[in-house]
Amino acid sequence: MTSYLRTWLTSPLNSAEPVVPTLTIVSEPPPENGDDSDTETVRGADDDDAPPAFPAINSAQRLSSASSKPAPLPRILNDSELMPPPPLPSLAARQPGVPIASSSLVVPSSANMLAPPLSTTKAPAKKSRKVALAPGHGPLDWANLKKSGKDLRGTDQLMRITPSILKQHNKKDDAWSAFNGKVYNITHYLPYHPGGEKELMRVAGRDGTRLFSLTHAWVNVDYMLDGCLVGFLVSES
Ligand code: HEM
Repeated sequence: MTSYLRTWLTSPLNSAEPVVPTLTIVSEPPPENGDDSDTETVRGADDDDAPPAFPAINSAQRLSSASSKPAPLPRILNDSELMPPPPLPSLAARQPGVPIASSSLVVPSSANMLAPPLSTTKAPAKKSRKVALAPGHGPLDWANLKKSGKDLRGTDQLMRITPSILKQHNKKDDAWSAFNGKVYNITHYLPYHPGGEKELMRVAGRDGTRLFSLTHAWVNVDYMLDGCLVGFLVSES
């Protein structure tokens, strides 16, 4: 329409003889099959605001719903067809104030109902048997002494040591002990032992493997006493 008016205004005929354009409103023909009835169309003056039919006229959805019958109502079952009720729980037979003999319901009389369940109570902490070490005898001091290069073995070479030889080294100033088949000179370690000198002296001159693992199997004796190794424990023969 705009281009038509522009052409008319600029045409040479315009100045000579005015031509009055005629505007014909052609109403749109109704849809043939109704297929596009849900699409937006420009309608004439007689158009109303009625929404398009949904489901669309002649649509498969409308046709199928028209042909199908309404769903049958559910049938009410008679007594013989019903599922039997569940058995009565034993609690239902309980009389107020009358104790039940059933063992499953017996609560131990000693149980304190306000106490936390046994599964959540902590095991009592074991009392530590560590001793107060003299100043300058902590674990770091022992590590420094090992690094210092000081002779902690007291022997020139590694030896084969029988139990009888081991037994001779049972003094505080000359203490050897065997752990896992290795014999260590524990003399210098005595004042550094967190469990105390007295405890450690229990294994002086003998095999201490069992006592050691009973007390602190997690302690790495090979690392702690690596500078004190004197030999290996062998049998007497
Ligand atoms: C020469 C080998 C041994 C080494 C290197 C050694 C080392 C240690 C270490 C590092 C601890 C501290 C553990 C911790 O902080 O949890 C400790 C504690 C202790 N050790 Fe030894 N130990 C030795 C041998 C023994 C032996 C043979 C006994 C027993 C006769 C013993 C008895 C104890 C005790 C009672 C404690 C205190 C445990 C506690 O915390 O209650 N140790 N020892």
